[in-house]
Amino acid sequence: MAAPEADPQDHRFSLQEVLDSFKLCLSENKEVYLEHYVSGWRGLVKFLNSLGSVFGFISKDAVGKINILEGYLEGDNSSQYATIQLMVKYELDNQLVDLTKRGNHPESGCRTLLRLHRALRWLELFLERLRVSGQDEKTSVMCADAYNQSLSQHHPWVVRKAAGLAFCVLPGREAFFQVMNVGSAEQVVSVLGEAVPLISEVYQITETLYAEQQLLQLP
Ligand SMILES: CCCCCCCCCCCCC/C=C/[C@@H](O)[C@H](COP(=O)(O)O)NC(=O)CCCCCCCCCCCCCCC
Repeated sequence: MAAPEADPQDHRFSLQEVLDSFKLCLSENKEVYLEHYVSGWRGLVKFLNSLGSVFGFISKDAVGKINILEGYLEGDNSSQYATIQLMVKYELDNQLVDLTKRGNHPESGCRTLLRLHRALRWLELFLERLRVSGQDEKTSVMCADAYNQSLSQHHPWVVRKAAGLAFCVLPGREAFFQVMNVGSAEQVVSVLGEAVPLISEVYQITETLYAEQQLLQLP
């Protein structure tokens, strides 16, 4: 009997899949599971990849960071990386984080996650803008506005410039909604209505934890 063919949809982004990962992120006592956080990001990168090679430099950076965190999740101390809370405690207790300048631990879980965490704020702002947007609004403008209000302040000029150029070639709102792969525009808006508060909660919990531990400026 012939082997069943691989489902071509497997490689397609689905906003629902990302939503499911972020749903699984929070434990009962509001700890953030690293495994699901990372798989949420993997899903988002799929989306980015489906937009074309112009976004390759962004995708490459995100994948590099995802791989670092996955390395910890699969490494010898994986139980210390089950949640972001455990990771922060473990790395700080064992002096595994460069706190003021880059040194022996340039790829600590804490600094790596901080980069994705800052990008999550961009995502929250962008998805909310998309959710309330009208038919004729430009994704490039929504994306740039969200970026300028958040992530851009952590980037040097050259990265801001490259990001700005990439935003210009984003597909229009309708095509963008189609790539999200959840159905009609109404369905997209409804899934976004569920996704944004979840992403926002995960962001806030991480932000509070990092602020308490004074980790928000890790080099
Ligand atoms: C849909 C359009 C996607 C636009 C993405 C907007 C974010 C723009 C980020 C530009 C980052 C450029 C690459 C370089 C970054 C690094 O310099 C910088 C600092 O790292 P370092 O301290 O190790 O040096 N890295 C970062 O800030 C991390 C950036 C991670 C960006 C991940 C973006 C994933 C986007 C996923 C899009 C999903 C859209 C969802 C719609 C349903």
